[in-house]
Amino acid sequence: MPGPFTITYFPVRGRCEAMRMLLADQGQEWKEDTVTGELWQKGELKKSCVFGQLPKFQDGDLTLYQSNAILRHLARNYGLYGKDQREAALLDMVNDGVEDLRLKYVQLIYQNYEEGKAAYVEALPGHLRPFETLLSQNRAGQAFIIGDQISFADYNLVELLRNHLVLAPGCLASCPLLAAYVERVRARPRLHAYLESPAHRDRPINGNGKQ
Ligand SMILES: N[C@@H](CCC(=O)N[C@@H](CS)C(=O)NCC(=O)O)C(=O)O
Repeated sequence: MPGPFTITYFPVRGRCEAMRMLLADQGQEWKEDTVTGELWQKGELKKSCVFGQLPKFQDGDLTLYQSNAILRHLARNYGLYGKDQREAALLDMVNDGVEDLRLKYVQLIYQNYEEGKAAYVEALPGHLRPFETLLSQNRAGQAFIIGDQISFADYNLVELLRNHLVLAPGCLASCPLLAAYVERVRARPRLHAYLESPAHRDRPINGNGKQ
């Protein structure tokens, strides 16, 4: 029996929103331990973190760092890692692709927003195309990114796509399968309830007010 779960993180969606979406959709509860900038600046918590960064995730007496490791841990616990080794390998590939795009997004948001946004949005269809292609190769785009059941990579991908829809509302115009997929996943009852809740809506996407 996993849990109880605690997410220790800054007061943003950031690198924790995909795991929150996963937990909410799987009907799990978790506690938030919100870290203010002031507390972080004191340095003690940072020193205690394995890589000097958040998020920190507690599952009972297991403490984890690294957001993708946390997603994978939850995936193994809740059967969200594909139906076999082949699907698991493909899900790892997709999730690494999501991470590559997230790093580009984070760099834009925190380092180059004003100067870089136009070029980023222009290049975006090229970065989204691989996901549209992958989706088209699985049940003609009518299911999940890989296989017949939702996976950790779906939560991660949908979360990042939703952020991009805030950044550039038209960004999925040339990716109709991805656009429908985001809506389909978002409409799952427990996930929808979470995404409509103040816990999600009132939490900013990023820590610097840019989105
Ligand atoms: N690879 C790590 C990256 C973690 C990371 O970049 N954490 C940032 C917040 S999203 C952080 O702790 N920044 C404060 C610092 O580095 O002092 C993960 O996926 O968890």
